[in-house]
Amino acid sequence: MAKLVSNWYKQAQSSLPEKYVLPPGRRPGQAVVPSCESIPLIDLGGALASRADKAMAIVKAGYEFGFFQVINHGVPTELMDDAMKVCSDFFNMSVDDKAKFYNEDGRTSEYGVYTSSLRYPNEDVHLWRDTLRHPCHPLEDCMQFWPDKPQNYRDVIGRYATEVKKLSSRILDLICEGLGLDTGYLGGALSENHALYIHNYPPCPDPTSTLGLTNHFDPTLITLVQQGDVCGLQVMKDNSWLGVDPIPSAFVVNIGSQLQVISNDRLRSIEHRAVTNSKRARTSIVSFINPSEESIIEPAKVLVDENNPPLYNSFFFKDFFKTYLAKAAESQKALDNFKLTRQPAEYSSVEYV
Ligand SMILES: O=C(O)CCC(=O)C(=O)O
Ligand SMILES: [Fe+2]
Repeated sequence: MAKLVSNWYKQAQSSLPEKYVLPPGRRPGQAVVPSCESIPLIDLGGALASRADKAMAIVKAGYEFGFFQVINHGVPTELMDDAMKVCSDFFNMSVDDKAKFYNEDGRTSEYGVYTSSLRYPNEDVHLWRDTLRHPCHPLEDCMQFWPDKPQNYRDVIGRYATEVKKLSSRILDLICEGLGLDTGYLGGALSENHALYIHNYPPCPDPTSTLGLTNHFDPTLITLVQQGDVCGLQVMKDNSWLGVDPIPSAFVVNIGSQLQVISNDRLRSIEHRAVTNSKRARTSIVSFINPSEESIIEPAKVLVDENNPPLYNSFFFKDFFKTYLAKAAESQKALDNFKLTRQPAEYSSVEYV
């Protein structure tokens, strides 16, 4: 029986089931936090700014924040709306339709819908969300394993994945320019893989006692999030959680840990989480752009010199990912394992989506 929250939440509207109540130290408390006014908003289309200005703005945002939003990015608004609709429709389908795609242990396949987190069967406490995930690369090979319901899912999401991948390449090219890396340095195998994680956070009876997604750093090269028009995404800034107010036609872009390493900390990944709300279901469409498994991740040589010694060892991306999954429940940042000088863990928890 598929244990998806979207299947049964309507029967639990008076109180949060005990299995979803986080221990006091991990509860979000107030679910509504101040908005983060300072998240950079970068206009990729504007003719007003030169290409070099856009590149500098992205690199500055990546350094100071690790998060920014892009508008006029070239992905048609209509396609974004269609993608949001088909993804919400997926979670509104009947229990039987979703069951065909259900994966109780999300780690057993890269395709499928799971609930809470990839570690559901081993969790003490569950999270208030369902996630549909699948690879998008190579598109022609993997599309046949995507959901065939809603009927237009493959068509819409196929076009969406193509456009988002194009946008990610554009942003990565601008990052190369801003950092002084050769054009294409972040292309090819370093950004070859693309996976979609489509999260659904149903209305929740007590958003103060549970989370949709625990605090984490993205293990990716770069992540692009379409967060629709419902609040829920929060970032940790100066020791406080701040809300990332949705701009429905924008993409939120986060620097992932791999880009932090390649840039030798000139770009940083930032801790973030998703809270629930009591009124509206929230769906977010998250594109993880990742290196191929065999890619070697290391600080780019041109960013390293006497004054800027390398901060990380070289490693295979697949080894980072293994560590990331293994460390999921521990209070340590996976990246610390690859640092040349071990530093005390700066952050309280890391958990995989
Ligand atoms: O749902 C969201 O807005 C956040 C998703 C996220 O951080 C992730 O999938 O890594
Ligand atoms: Fe994330």
